[in-house]
Amino acid sequence: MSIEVRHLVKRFGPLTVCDHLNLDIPSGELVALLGPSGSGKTTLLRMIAGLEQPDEGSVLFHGEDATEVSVRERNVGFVFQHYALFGHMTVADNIAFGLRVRPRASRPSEATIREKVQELLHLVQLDTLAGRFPHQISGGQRQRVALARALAVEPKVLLLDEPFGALDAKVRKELRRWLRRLHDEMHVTSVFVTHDQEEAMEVADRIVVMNQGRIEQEGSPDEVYDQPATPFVLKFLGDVNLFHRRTDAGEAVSYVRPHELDIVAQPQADTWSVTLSQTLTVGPNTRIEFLREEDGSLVDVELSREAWRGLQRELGLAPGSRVHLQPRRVTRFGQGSA
Ligand SMILES: Nc1ncnc2c1ncn2[C@@H]1O[C@H](COP(=O)(O)OP(=O)(O)OP(=O)(O)O)[C@@H](O)[C@H]1O
Repeated sequence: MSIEVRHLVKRFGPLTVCDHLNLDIPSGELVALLGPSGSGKTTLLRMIAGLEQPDEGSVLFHGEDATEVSVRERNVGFVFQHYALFGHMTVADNIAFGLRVRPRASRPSEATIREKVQELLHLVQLDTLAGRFPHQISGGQRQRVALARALAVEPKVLLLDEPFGALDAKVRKELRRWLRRLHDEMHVTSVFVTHDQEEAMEVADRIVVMNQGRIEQEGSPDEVYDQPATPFVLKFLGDVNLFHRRTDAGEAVSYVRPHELDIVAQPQADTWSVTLSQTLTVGPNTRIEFLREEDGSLVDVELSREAWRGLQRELGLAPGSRVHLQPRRVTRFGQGSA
């Protein structure tokens, strides 16, 4: 089921939360809405779901206007960050819920429901926990149950709002890989909201970067990372150093990511002279902070821990050492954009 968003506007009082949004989501894709808090991601998701009415514009499902169609009839599945399971029901009963509450005419037989629940339990790898109650399983397992419950009614569209937001980093990582695999098996058109760029890059086929109610850019993870359309996208998708330069036309800004700078001993035409200030090693990477001689600004360089140790020995580097930085890639935008 493809989704099209056309000129969608939503205002809350004086605040325009979604500002003429246009978006095409092809059938079977997994799309991430990525942006900072308050950028309008959840509101857009809720309008796709039918939980919120737009002030202007429309949402089309498979080419048909669904703007006036009720939530129930849109046939969407939801998983939210704190989408509480029914505490008094077992895992299996939670998953079966959506099927059991169907009107008699469209309700499958109890045997079919049980079979379907078994299949879903298997799919989310919780076969052995069918009889447990929500308080007897972990947070990550609960989110998998929530997903199985959403999938039970065979939704045409799956909407996920920060589904792993409340979980710790390790479980989050496991679950996002698992969601990607699940999507590859099911191919349900899915839209998920996240403010975590790593999560979006790892899971999604396509990323929609939102800022202040507008879409800044959409594209594959590689496209938005390698060819950011705006300074906002560049900055939101990872750390970046800014270099300000005065030109005849005003101020020009260049952007270089910390891992795209080489530390060299000899100055060259395109290098900057710097003084080593301090280093910080976290896990496999070392972040080295330099002061630029030209204007005293800070420049971060990131290397693997091994590469840094090697270089440190080779060049005899310590705080106060003078070296030169050579960018492998510099990004510039039009005048005045920062
Ligand atoms: N029902 C509402 N009434 C008034 N303002 C609202 C309502 N819902 C959302 N907003 C405002 O709209 C803006 C966008 O909110 P939204 O939840 O869509 O952003 P978001 O990008 O999903 O952010 P977060 O990641 O923090 O959830 C925020 O400024 C929020 O305060």
